[in-house]
Amino acid sequence: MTHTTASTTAFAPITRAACIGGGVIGGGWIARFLLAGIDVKVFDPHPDAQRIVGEVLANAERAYGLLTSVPLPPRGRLTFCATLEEAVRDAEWVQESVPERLDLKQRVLGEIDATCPAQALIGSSTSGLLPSELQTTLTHPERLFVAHPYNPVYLLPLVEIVGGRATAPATIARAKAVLDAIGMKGVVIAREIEAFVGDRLLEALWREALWLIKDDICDVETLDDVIRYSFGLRWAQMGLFQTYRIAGGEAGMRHFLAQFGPCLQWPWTKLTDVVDLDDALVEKIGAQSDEQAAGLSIRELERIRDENLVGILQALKTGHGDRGWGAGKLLGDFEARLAAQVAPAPALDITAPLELVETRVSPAWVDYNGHMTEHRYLQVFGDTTDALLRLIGVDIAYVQAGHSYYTVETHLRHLDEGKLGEELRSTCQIIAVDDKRLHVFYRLFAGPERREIATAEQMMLHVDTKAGRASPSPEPVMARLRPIALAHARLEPPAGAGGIPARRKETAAA
Ligand SMILES: NC(=O)C1=CN([C@@H]2O[C@H](COP(=O)(O)OP(=O)(O)OC[C@H]3O[C@@H](n4cnc5c(N)ncnc54)[C@H](O)[C@@H]3O)[C@@H](O)[C@H]2O)C=CC1
Ligand SMILES: C[N+](C)(C)CC(=O)CC(=O)[O-]
Repeated sequence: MTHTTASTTAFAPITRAACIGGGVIGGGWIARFLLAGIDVKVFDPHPDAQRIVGEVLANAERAYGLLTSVPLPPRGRLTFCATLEEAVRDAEWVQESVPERLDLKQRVLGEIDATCPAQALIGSSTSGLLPSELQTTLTHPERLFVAHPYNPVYLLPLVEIVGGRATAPATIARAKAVLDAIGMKGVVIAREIEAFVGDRLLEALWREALWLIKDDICDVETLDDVIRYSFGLRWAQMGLFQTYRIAGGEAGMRHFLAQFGPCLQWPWTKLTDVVDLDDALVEKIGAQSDEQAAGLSIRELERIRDENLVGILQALKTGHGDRGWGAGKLLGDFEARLAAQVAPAPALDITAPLELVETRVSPAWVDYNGHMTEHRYLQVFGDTTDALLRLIGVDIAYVQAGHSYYTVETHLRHLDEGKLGEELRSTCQIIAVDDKRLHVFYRLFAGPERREIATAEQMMLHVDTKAGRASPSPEPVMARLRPIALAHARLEPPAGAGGIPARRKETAAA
């Protein structure tokens, strides 16, 4: 999560949400909305509700800090309310996340419907109750729908949108638009059915898993290993059908169905037999699960889960030749929209080294030594180069037109460690420039105390990319570079520079 000198403008089609219930899922929704810049009012009678929501929010902020360096909109305002009515009074979206009991949800949804604005959308987080049954206590059932998220709501983008008999099509369309705008993937389920799509799949797997434990085929850790070392990895990026298409070999899905279709008739599954969750089985699973957790608290496990999810999302963002894939493409598209909403940064102070990049040490950047691994330093300096080039007009259009700068030499010094999650800032001082060469000195600072952790001195050449050789920079680029180079010529030469000796006389401003 980056807060640069630039500021963002509001981008979500709503600005006010209410969350009724602030437990595991309500807390996740609260974080998702707040971090998208939406004000949230919360009603939850639990005496510890504020603490619990605060802890979920802290985890969410930490995760976003690792997830993206694109500036987020200013965080929404969080208000805890003493009554449901107070929370929903001016909401544009009310999200109900109270415990999974039909009578309770019907009562709470009836109260929401009676007190929220006429235009407000009402989403229920239910994992499996039919929206038509949730609508029975509402005067305006047309604005109620199921918005079934996945835990943690602030990182996993999917929301199953399910309408009931009385839900208006416009409600579904508005709900989807709001979710899309806040970086979530609203998937509309064509017809209501108990447990929708995701939980029908999960329940089938869960049912088999419980049998396998009860029958002592394996313990909970073995079962989890079977998932996370195999198809769990596949599912995150291709789901079920596309994965099996590949498993059918060159003949694809039809061959897969011919080969493995019949095994559904074999004793490969318990089908719909439901295991009796008696005390003995509950205790057996509970004890194995305690052992598996090896003393890690739920919050610690949440943080480990979040870091892993961030890593997966980031990997998927660079998938398919950097075009992004699945949930990673969704993240990339969301970041692009956020970046486009960033108000222009105030004019840069060119009398000092340019402040060009703000980011954080992501989990994927940390190596076996527990700190930022060496090539990630160069990555940040590479991003600094990109920022400098954009500043002088060498942007994508410029590159597509056949010219660019290529780095021909780098002298990198690692001075200190970058720790997981630490904020990083890089600066750029132009040492010299002529019509073909750009000689720069970058410094990388970590943490609020701005510890200098690395420097990089680089020589870049302006090139004609089609001809594949150095070529003079055109005047518009030089016109942007010259004033910066002149201003920087008045600065002290950076300590640590000189790793790249000038091969011929460079001028501060050609
Ligand atoms: N936990 C999960 O993995 C998922 C849960 N869901 C759904 O989300 C809903 C909530 O589940 P969790 O967050 O897991 O439960 P939870 O037990 O963690 O939280 C429920 C919260 O509702 C509050 N609450 C109870 N009565 C209330 C009332 N009358 N008004 C306002 N707040 C009230 C409780 O104090 C509690 O904080 C359920 O419908 C569940 O099926 C959906 C997706 C995943
Ligand atoms: C266990 N559960 C049915 C509440 C799970 C869900 O509804 C979705 C999820 O996050 O797995």
